[in-house]
Amino acid sequence: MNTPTSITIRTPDDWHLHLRDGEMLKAVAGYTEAHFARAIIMPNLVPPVIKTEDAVSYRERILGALPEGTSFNPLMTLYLTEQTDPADVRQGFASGAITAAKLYPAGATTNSDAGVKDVEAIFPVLQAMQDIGMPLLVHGEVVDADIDIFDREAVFIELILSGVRKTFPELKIVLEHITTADGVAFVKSCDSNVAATITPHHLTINRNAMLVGGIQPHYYCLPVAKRETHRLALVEAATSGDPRFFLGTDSAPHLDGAKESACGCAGIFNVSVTMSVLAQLFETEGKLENLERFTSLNGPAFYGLAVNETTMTLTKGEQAIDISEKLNVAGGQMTIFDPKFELFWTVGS
Ligand SMILES: NC(=O)N[C@@H](CC(=O)O)C(=O)O
Ligand SMILES: [Zn+2]
Ligand SMILES: [Zn+2]
Repeated sequence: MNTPTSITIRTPDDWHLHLRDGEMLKAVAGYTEAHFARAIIMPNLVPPVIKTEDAVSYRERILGALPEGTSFNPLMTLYLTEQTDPADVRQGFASGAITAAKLYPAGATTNSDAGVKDVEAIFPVLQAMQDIGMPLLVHGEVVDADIDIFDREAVFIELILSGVRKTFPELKIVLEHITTADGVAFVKSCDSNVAATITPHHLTINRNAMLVGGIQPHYYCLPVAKRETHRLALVEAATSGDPRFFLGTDSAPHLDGAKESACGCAGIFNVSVTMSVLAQLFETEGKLENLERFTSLNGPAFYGLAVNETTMTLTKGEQAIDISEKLNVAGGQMTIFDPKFELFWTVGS
């Protein structure tokens, strides 16, 4: 069977995105708006987006960074702390200002110091979220110094997430940016209310990309990429059409100077190439027919939102596209994710 040279899908959404603030926000927001109708906006600013009022003003800054009259819809999240007030969460969700709340275990990732040390401390908030049907988004890694970094996701599922799930079986949970076969298996073991986002980078690279031939800081993100068997489990989940798996780019911009450092930041900027990377991957897997489920249908279904009415056409060209160019942003340069295979698909007809 010949592969088509163009496909049209409903416009995608990004269910996990870092837009930052200030100059960086102004530099990157347009790349998301160009390809995605909506995005779940991560709250790990400095200081974090803790209250509904913080999210409301952050949303205004996001829209202010885009052309007037943009149809892009930023879906806002709250950063949970042990002091989060369940009443504010209820009110923010009821008013439509907030779509979900994010659990960062303290110290697990970029700007997570104000996160949660003891998950039981947020049980009153989780109870409120379960009552109102508000999704809990989870950075699923333990931070104990004696747990190997490659095991942090699997141990989190076993020690923390399974307990949360048992205590709050009706709570909607998204295990964000899964990186392991254990993450896939956990989601599949839950017959309702649990889903996962998967990033384009965890679908296309394994830990060798980060560590072979010299240390490669542009492939460093959290959770770190794992061995190839885990990547293959993610590819199977993402391309299968299973409604519990959908796209979250986790595009996380940092200037090259902050990544190419003795203590480099975690995070990969990928949003401008995400759709090309995914179309290429799904084609290689013989699963192009499931691309729309992963990027545009499964996410809204889980969140209980309508699918987008607009469409996106992706076209396969004869020549590989050049993605080597760096972006000049916010007083520095930024490297775009390179999946290490040629990309022939582009957005547009
Ligand atoms: N993914 C990352 O490596 N970094 C993210 C934080 C996160 O999503 O954990 C960031 O904000 O830079
Ligand atoms: Zn995270
Ligand atoms: Zn993230």
